[in-house]
Amino acid sequence: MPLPDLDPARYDQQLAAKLAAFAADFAACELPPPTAHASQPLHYRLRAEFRAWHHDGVWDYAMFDPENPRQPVLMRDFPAADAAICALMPRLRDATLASETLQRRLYAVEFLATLSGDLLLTLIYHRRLDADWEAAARALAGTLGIAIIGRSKGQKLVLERDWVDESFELDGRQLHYRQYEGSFSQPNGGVNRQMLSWARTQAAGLGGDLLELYCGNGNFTVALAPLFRRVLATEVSKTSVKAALHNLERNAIANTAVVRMASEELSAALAGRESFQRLREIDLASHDFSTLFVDPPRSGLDPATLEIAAGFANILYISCNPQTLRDNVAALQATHRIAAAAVFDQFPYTHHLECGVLLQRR
Ligand SMILES: C[S@@+](CC[C@H](N)C(=O)[O-])C[C@H]1O[C@@H](n2cnc3c(N)ncnc32)[C@H](O)[C@@H]1O
Repeated sequence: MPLPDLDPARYDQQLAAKLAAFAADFAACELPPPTAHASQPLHYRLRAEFRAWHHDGVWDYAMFDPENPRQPVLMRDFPAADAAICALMPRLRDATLASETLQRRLYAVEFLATLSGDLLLTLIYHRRLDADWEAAARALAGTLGIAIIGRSKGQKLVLERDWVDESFELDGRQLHYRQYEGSFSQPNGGVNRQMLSWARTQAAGLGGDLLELYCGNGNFTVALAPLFRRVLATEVSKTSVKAALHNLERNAIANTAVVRMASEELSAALAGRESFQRLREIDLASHDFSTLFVDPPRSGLDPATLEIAAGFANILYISCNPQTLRDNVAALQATHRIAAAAVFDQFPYTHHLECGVLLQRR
């Protein structure tokens, strides 16, 4: 992703341009007017990753522009990041510069924050981490009041925990999510809340049973489950499944099962082409799946998943890639029309756009 050229004065203009491009992309798809969901113009990213660029006896935070990947862009702050990350950046730099142990061969720094104020720092090194490093890092964690993980090749030292806890209000409920370091979580917390709320509005009144693919840590599952009789959610990443199971319990969701499966596998099981041990406790035939919720990676839906999607009355589709969304919508055009659409500005000042559609059987 290109480095964002942050300029709050042109925030509205860049969003309007993306909306226009989105409408043009979907011109052939009978698109209802999309609702637009803006980001905060600054401090919108809950995740930030930097290279530690060593020069002249110090190091600075660095990023690389894909168009000029050999040239580090050095920065002392990064106003796209959550305010707590911005406040921590100089304190962390000063503290590591004051400690030879913490500074030596530091390669990269990753921050993971939450809207509710939790913060996790991962320090990545090009050297083996020893007892001296651990002692220095523990002291640093105490001084900064945050959780720290140390990584180097084949090594992961978790000083206290490798997760953050998120919590926010949504439509009158307080939702709680554990997010693990290294696994997917939505980067723009404010926009994520808007996506959850939009998805709930679309799903209200659909009833029946929900099948969710690509459920990640249960971000949408927890928000949507109370609107359905039963939910089956699947996800391929082991850590995300662990997080999803924790999050269902934490939010007292009792009508949902999570199974670790690739979407291709679940599609084969639903089509009756294959059976899987991992589904042994799920009676697929007893479900009345009328709604499919998908939030796939950039590549969109694979052919097997598209095939089973055609059999659902409602398909609620969140996408981080309008091009693959458009291709998938075109493939479903004979059976489904777009009943609602939305764009979510997860990635301000870049050409990336998150979007959502509700497809309903014609
Ligand atoms: C865009 S993320 C969405 C996660 C979740 N819905 C959220 O809001 O946080 C896509 C998720 O799909 C998972 N994934 C990628 N390929 C998959 C596949 N073939 N089958 C199932 N899940 C997959 C990833 O591990 C990731 O958690």
